[in-house]
Amino acid sequence: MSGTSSVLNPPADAVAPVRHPDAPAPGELLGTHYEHCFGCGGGQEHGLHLAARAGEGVSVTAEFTVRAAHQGAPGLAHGGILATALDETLGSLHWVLRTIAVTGRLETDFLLPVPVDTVLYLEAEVTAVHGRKIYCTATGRLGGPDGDVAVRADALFIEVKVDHFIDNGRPEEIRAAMEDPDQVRRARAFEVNP
Ligand SMILES: CCCCCCCC/C=C\CCCCCCCC(=O)SCCNC(=O)CCNC(=O)[C@H](O)C(C)(C)COP(=O)(O)OP(=O)(O)OC[C@H]1O[C@@H](n2cnc3c(N)ncnc32)[C@H](O)[C@@H]1OP(=O)(O)O
Repeated sequence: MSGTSSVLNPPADAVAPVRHPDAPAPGELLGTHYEHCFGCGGGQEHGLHLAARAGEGVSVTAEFTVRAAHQGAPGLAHGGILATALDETLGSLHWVLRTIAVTGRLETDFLLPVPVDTVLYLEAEVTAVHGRKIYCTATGRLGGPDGDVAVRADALFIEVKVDHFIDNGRPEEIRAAMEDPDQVRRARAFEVNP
């Protein structure tokens, strides 16, 4: 079964996404946006440890190895974990747009079971932008970047400012993040968008 809800179709006056001039070069490893992120941080023992790279245009690629801690059924990845891998890959697009955005809607198709120890080859791209709304799509493939599609998603991300996190995050983590000059510099850099 497939098909997306109408809110994920860009309106007629949406524009094509623009790769930011300071975006990392295609192939460059993007690193984590936050050490304790479940998707990409090194500080989460059972996290996905997803490693994303800038792609051509407004796209990224990523790899995620399914581990025993990520099971739903015996020996198989949990669907929510696979949705998280797609969400994280889509979230990494902000490095190429140089815009901070959060997931508003994420619609996922699960097409093939994904066993433990599998490497999921992910790719995401922005398809259109309309004001603060960023329309994007992602796939996760088995066996290699050109392998069979196991999971796919269409999503709508919404642009936010750093204050979104400062105003809503638990104070102790926000305090710690604000005491880390690298974290503050990295987050603020994305707010300046020529
Ligand atoms: C020093 C401090 C350091 C901080 C460091 C931070 C660094 C961070 C860097 C990078 C972070 C990247 C993280 C990636 C992680 C992976 C991605 C995730 O999992 S993100 C988490 C899950 N998502 C949420 O938690 C969103 C929760 N939702 C909200 O907060 C709000 O609903 C929000 C911001 C999404 C929208 O709220 P509004 O009040 O700002 O704006 P409104 O007016 O409601 O929406 C704007 C437009 O978007 C549409 N819209 C919004 N939500 C929609 C939805 N669910 N479906 C369809 N349309 C939606 C609306 O209809 C509106 O459209 P029209 O402009 O009128 O055409």
